[in-house]
Amino acid sequence: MPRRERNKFVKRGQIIEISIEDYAFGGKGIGRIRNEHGEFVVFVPNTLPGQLVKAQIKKSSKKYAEGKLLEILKSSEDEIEVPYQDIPGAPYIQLPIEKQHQYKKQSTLELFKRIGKVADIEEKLDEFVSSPNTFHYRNKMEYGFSAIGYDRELKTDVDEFTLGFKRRGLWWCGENLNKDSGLFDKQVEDNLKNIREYCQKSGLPPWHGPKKEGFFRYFVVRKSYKTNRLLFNLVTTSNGLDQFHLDEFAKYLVEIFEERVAGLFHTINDEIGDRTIATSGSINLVYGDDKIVEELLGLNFEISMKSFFQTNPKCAEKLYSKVIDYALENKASIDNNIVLDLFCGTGTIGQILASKAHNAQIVGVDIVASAIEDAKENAKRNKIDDLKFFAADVGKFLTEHPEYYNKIRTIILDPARAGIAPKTLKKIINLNAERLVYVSCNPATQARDTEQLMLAGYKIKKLSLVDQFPHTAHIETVVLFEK
Ligand SMILES: C[S@@+](CC[C@H](N)C(=O)[O-])C[C@H]1O[C@@H](n2cnc3c(N)ncnc32)[C@H](O)[C@@H]1O
Repeated sequence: MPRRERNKFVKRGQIIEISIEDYAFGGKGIGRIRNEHGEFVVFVPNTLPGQLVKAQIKKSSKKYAEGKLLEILKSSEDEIEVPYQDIPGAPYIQLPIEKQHQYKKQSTLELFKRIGKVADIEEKLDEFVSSPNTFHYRNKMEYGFSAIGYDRELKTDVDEFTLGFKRRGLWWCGENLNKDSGLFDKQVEDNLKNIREYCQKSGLPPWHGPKKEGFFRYFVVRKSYKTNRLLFNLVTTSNGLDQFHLDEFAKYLVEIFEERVAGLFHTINDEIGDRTIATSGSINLVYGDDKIVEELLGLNFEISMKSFFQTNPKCAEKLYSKVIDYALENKASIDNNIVLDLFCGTGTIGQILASKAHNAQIVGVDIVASAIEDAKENAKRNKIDDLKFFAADVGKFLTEHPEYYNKIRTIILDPARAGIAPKTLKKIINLNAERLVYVSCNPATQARDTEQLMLAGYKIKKLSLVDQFPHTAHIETVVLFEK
């Protein structure tokens, strides 16, 4: 066997200090090691150009290495102070939003050039859409309880009752959220420490990650921007439940949030996996209503604790408007035609499109049966007919419905982060539609699918980037492909 050449720059496990010089797609900072052997690239996720960081090498190849961020030793000159508690979910909150946009735009277009092989992608850019709310834009948060905390000064884990988020890179450590993180609801987050103290006083233990035992596990909150109401879910194990008074806890929430409390659920999760929902557990309504209502572009959507809904609803309106604009740009291909809404989730896009194009017939397909149930209910409530929904895998659905081949002019695609499976993409290509409106929450997989679509004769007519998640590395894209 040939011996692997020794890396002349870094070793796996090595801790290095490195200056970040550039920004790559997905929030990876690029640092460079220069020595007598030449220059070597190290990617460090969640870092920024201008920072000096301490990182531990996790992977290394001949061409580059990837390190895990351990500590920011020096901030970038671009960073500013913000009045929020820093959390792992908002690594770029100290970077002015315009600068965040610049990095996201450059790195996403670069991806289409490199992976999608679209050399003239800059010329296709229609719009970079900003989020209407830069701060406090999320409608859902999941806070975790932990029996192990982290002391930032001593830089070590400590026994502590915590409620907040995991310490970055330390799965067994929680960190208290003591005030507003700037992402979700200020009143909820400013009161999280009171909720933690209430739970701690019960004497019941929080979840201990390594031992996989404890009582309190998660506290989940959903918010409606239309009504400003809150839906809560307390997730615990059953071990000690007879000593905790859920009704009293509901009263305590009403004391704090008054009429904003829509309802409280209680979930029992005795499974050891790190999830809020248990496959074999139960979820019961303890107080109030089991749903909140959200409005998007004039339509109402009921949101239950389990259903998927866009996390930044105000920006989702902008995203969906873009999708509808692209779909309606050639109205002749919609009118009196069937439009496929593939990976439709709760059918939001299809319903909005149907409300604007009355003589189109929309067919939505999603693999999650409960999302399809919600889609049907929402369509009924919004009095939108001419919609059909199927709970199925898109690939299987297309095999079982040959009647759609050569009959569809417009397809809307909004797959999950993994993109479209190659076999399913082939079936979609075989439908022979004139136009595809492809929405993606992961442009890396969309750029990969772009190459296949271009080989099949599609061209990018235009694309927009939508900043659905300020202060993170995420970006959504809407691409209009035409044959
Ligand atoms: C980004 S979400 C779509 C959201 C939807 N357009 C909306 O706005 O509500 C992606 C969806 O793809 C669905 N999905 C993932 N794999 C699938 C498959 N193989 N077949 C059908 N649907 C799938 C997921 O259940 C999820 O609802």
